[in-house]
Amino acid sequence: MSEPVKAAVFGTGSWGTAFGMVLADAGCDVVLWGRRPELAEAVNSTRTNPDYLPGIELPKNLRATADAAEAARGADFTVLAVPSQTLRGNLAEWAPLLAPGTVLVSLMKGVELGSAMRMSEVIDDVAKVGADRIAVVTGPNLAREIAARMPAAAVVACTDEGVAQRLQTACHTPYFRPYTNTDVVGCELGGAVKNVIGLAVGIADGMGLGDNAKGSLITRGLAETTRLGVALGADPLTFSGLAGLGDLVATCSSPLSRNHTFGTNLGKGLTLKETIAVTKQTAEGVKSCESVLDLARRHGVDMPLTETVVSIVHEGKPPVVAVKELMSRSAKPERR
Ligand SMILES: NC(=O)C1=CN([C@@H]2O[C@H](COP(=O)(O)OP(=O)(O)OC[C@H]3O[C@@H](n4cnc5c(N)ncnc54)[C@H](O)[C@@H]3O)[C@@H](O)[C@H]2O)C=CC1
Ligand SMILES: O=C(CO)COP(=O)(O)O
Repeated sequence: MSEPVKAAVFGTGSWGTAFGMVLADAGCDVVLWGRRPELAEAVNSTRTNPDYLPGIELPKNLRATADAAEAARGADFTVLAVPSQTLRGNLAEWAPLLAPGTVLVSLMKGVELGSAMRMSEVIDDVAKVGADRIAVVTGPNLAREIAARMPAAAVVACTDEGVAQRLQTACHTPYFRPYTNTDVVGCELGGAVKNVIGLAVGIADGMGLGDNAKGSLITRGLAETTRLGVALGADPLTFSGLAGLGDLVATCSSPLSRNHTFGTNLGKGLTLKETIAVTKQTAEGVKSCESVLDLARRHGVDMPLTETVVSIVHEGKPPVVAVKELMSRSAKPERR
């Protein structure tokens, strides 16, 4: 019998833990790395992650450690599940520990502030492993539902289709159905920008603007995501797939989405400070709305919804004013 595939997952938050479960259920030997030794110990002794996925029993072939070298040792796949804005610093520490030939897998949905780099670009910049050893997992994958083993499809993207297929096999379970894709740019942008649109829809929901507004925001959000993607060389069809429309629909309709919930609180009238205070986990869109807008401006792409989210979240524009301004923009044909 061949040895089980080994996976290290760096980040013991909601998605790192839930995706670790997927890998374990698919037959991999999984080690989760967490920065707090007491959480790693709790994972091992209680077989649960009490901080991020309380009440969910973890598979036996998954354990946790706070020792990064121990986690990285011998891993066929090194999965990264930390906040997008800390990845560069985290990976700089882990890069010397990586197992030779390991494939780096990004679970993150964000764009780096300052550099406007996608997560796979940051990974290559820091770890210098080349695009054929960097993969992305994305799609409509709310962690809590996956951890409850509720059915979902996903995309595993890598420029090297063979690597994407290996990862697909490593994470395919009866409840998690991954499709391969070689359009890494499109898949990553779909994931990062849907968080920004999720904020916009949350704001509209919090204001009680109704389902027509939601449908309009999702559709025009996807239009501006596609515009940005095409400018960056992505395949426009990727955005009608799981990484685009699929994730956008899940995020914009679910109370489990942190970005949607963050927006809802703002739309209900909480201040930014109050909203941050009640948000316990990573809502990537809050920071990435600025880096997505930066990226769009660098490429001369018009992203009015992203601009509006930035103006509400970071510039204190009242949502009612922002809605009025959006609705009074000059009339234009739909496909522009
Ligand atoms: N939760 C979800 O449903 C999904 C999340 N994602 C993406 O996965 C990424 C991670 O999100 P979650 O696991 O949900 O976030 P989370 O907030 O649940 O967990 C974040 C993890 O990163 C750790 N962390 C925070 N700051 C750190 C630092 N400075 N250095 C090292 N570790 C640090 C935390 O301790 C925690 O273990 C995000 O980019 C998110 O967009 C993608 C799909 C689904
Ligand atoms: O990416 C997600 C679902 O696919 C999770 O969304 P949130 O980060 O908004 O919770």
